Amino acid sequence: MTTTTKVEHLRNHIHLTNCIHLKNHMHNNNNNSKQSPVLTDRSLLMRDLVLLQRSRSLRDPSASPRMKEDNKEGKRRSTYKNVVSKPGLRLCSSSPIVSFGGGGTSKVTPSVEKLDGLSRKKSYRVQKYEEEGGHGEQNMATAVPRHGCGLPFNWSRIHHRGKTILDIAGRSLSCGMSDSKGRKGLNDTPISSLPLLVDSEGWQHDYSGELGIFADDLLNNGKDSDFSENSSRRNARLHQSFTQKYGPRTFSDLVGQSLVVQALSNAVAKRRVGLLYVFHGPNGTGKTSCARVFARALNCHSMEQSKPCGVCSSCVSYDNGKNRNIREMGPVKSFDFESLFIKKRQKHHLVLIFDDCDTMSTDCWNALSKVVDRAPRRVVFLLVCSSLDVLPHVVVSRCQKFFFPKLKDADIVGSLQGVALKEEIEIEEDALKLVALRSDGSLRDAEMTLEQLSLLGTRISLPLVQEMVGLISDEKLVDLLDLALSADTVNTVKNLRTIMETGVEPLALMSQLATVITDVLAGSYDFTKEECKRKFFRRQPLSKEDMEKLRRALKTLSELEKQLRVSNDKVTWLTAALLQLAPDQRYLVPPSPCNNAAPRPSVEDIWLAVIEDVRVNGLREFLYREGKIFSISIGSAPTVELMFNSPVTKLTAENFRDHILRAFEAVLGSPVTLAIRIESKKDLKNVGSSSLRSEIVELEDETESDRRKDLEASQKQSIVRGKASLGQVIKQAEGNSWSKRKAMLIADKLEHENLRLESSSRSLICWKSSRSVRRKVSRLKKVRRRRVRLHSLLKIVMCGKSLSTASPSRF
Ligand SMILES: Nc1ncnc2c1ncn2[C@@H]1O[C@H](COP(=O)(O)OP(=O)(O)OP(=O)(O)O)[C@@H](O)[C@H]1O
Ligand SMILES: [Zn+2]
Repeated sequence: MTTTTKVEHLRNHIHLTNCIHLKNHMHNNNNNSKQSPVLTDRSLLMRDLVLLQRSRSLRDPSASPRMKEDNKEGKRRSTYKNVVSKPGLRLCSSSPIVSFGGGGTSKVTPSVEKLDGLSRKKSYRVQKYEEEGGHGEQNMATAVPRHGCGLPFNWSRIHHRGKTILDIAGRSLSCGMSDSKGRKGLNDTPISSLPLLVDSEGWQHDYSGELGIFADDLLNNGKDSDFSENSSRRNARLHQSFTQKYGPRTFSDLVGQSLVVQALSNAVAKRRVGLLYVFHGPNGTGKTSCARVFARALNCHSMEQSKPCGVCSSCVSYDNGKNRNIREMGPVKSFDFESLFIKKRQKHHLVLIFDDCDTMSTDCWNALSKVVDRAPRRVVFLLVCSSLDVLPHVVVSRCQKFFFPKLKDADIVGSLQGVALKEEIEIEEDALKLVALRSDGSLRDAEMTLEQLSLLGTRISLPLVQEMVGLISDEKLVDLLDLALSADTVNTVKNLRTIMETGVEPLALMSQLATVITDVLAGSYDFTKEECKRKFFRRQPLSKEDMEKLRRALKTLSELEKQLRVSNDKVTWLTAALLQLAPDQRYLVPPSPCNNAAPRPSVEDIWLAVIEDVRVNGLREFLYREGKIFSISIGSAPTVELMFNSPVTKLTAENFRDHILRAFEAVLGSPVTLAIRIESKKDLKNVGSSSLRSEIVELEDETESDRRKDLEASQKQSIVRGKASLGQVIKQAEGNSWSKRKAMLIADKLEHENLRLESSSRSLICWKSSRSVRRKVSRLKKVRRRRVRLHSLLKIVMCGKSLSTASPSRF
């Protein structure tokens, strides 16, 4: 949809909702007189102004007021600042309300403001739900609704706290008159000025409500307005949203609230009617609808049919908006409860429905609590709210409390199927399930989504719904997975980027990917419908290895989830995780020189290379003559011990430490820790011959070594002092294919000779220890002798093999 068409669409929509309101307004305002042309012009002008504002907000959603973070139902408070110039006039009731989010942010309601003199000025106000005590009224210049109709221009891309617009839209996507909350935004009017039991003609005709009844009634009159001139407008006004059309009219229409229905219909049938009822629970679960049905049932005259019958004079008058015994109020600031006592003898029940009663003022609650004990017999208060927590205990404790739980998905799907059938919408069951799932137990939300979808055509598929609610279609998900699992790095990244550009949340995408993998693993994913352009998923059924890969992919994604939740750079994490699902051979790093498979230079080679690398001529010679490597550990942080035979030579070496260090680092290719020491007599004694003096100890990488540091460090330090030709022993073992017994004997011998493979290490450490060290070792070994023996042998043989082939000259 282009911006222009969107605006056009919007124009029509706003127009019709405003018409309803204006119509109501005029009706109310017009008990005695016809609408003045001035007012009409003004209203048209105002409508255009609103249109302008809204179209601006369409172009720039950021122009909208910030959405309120706290969406908790129980905390919802509102301040309604509609000014009504005349008692009995509640013009805002059928307002074209546009709110965003369940917590409500802004509402646009036309109101009538009292101006100096006789003239009235119609203005549109944005009412903002705010925390208690706050006055959320803004004018249009600062607060613009996000969308004036069911379809925001970028509806598939708007997200709020991880939810798509549809998650939070629900009733807010209603087109003004369909929104039950609309009528709730107007009752700031001090109702005390409204004589309740006095015959006030227009008082109850002022809202359309979810059922749209009063609006319709007014439209049917069609006498009083220049709006009726335009037939297309009138038709548009006659439009009813799904929630209006299919809102429950009888108890049996109420979905998924069987306990409540049973209790209330029994109360009616047995005439055991209480004074105070409170209906509480999440939004869109039928509380207000149920209150209306109950109210109608209480006054229904039918003797044969179940109540409410819908045909008796009371039911009909209610449907026409003329039943004065049922009154519905939004959040009121004050209420003249005393007026209830004017007429003490009532033939019928006077039912007062206080919708959103959790937003009623303290004064109002005080007044109510004063009258509850002495209210006339046939007065019934129906309080409707989301949460009981915020209601005064003194009142709540006197109420019959009915909880309306979230509706089950199956109930929602069933209900939507009925609506789709009546509306001749062809919609896939999976699509309905998704709508239900996304509605979070609110049938209103679900109906609104369905209505929105119906605007896109009469055939609705799952991908369409997925796109609309800001999810990625399964096909696209499988394509992405296919690329990732077939190690196509470039296309995985490209594809992911394209998906992210549609505004999808990385977390949502990740959980969708996980769901698809689970479906595939469970065999419930249907590949038959899709094209066979894939690599990984081409072969069906998948092989065991492929299933294993998928299992690993699921694990990787589930591990990623924690990271995604806390990270600011979610897209990068998601990309990284996808690329981990299968390594791309093109980007695999060749094995490092420290790898066991690669031949390792001897200590002498390293020392010669270092000397070669030294840039100072004299130093080169000095090192060659005086110095030697005592030990080198090669790992992620190599350490070199250089040994000199006198304090003077040691001091000279110290003076050139930087040069030597740089040479080592150049040769070993990493930062080196260099120790320079003097050769002690002990060293000379421990070392058998000068050619066997030095050795290389290959250390584990840092993380492993950290873990075992405490256990092994002391051993390594004390044990590694010389070297023995393990390679030779191994070679021999390999050459003569020993029996198991012989192998055991040799293992024993190896141990005896202190030739040993450290089983817990990747490295091969050979040593010839001093007597004291040997004693320490044998004490250690006592503990684990039997285990070590066999293990050592096997390791030695294994390692010996690799040694003998890879680098026989290493030791
Ligand atoms: N249990 C239900 N059975 C049938 N329709 C329902 C039910 N719940 C919601 N709906 C649909 O949603 C519309 C709005 O429901 P209603 O206003 O009664 O909900 P609510 O619980 O009062 O919500 P809120 O607390 O937001 O006012 C109804 O007109 C109807 O179309
Ligand atoms: Zn009836």
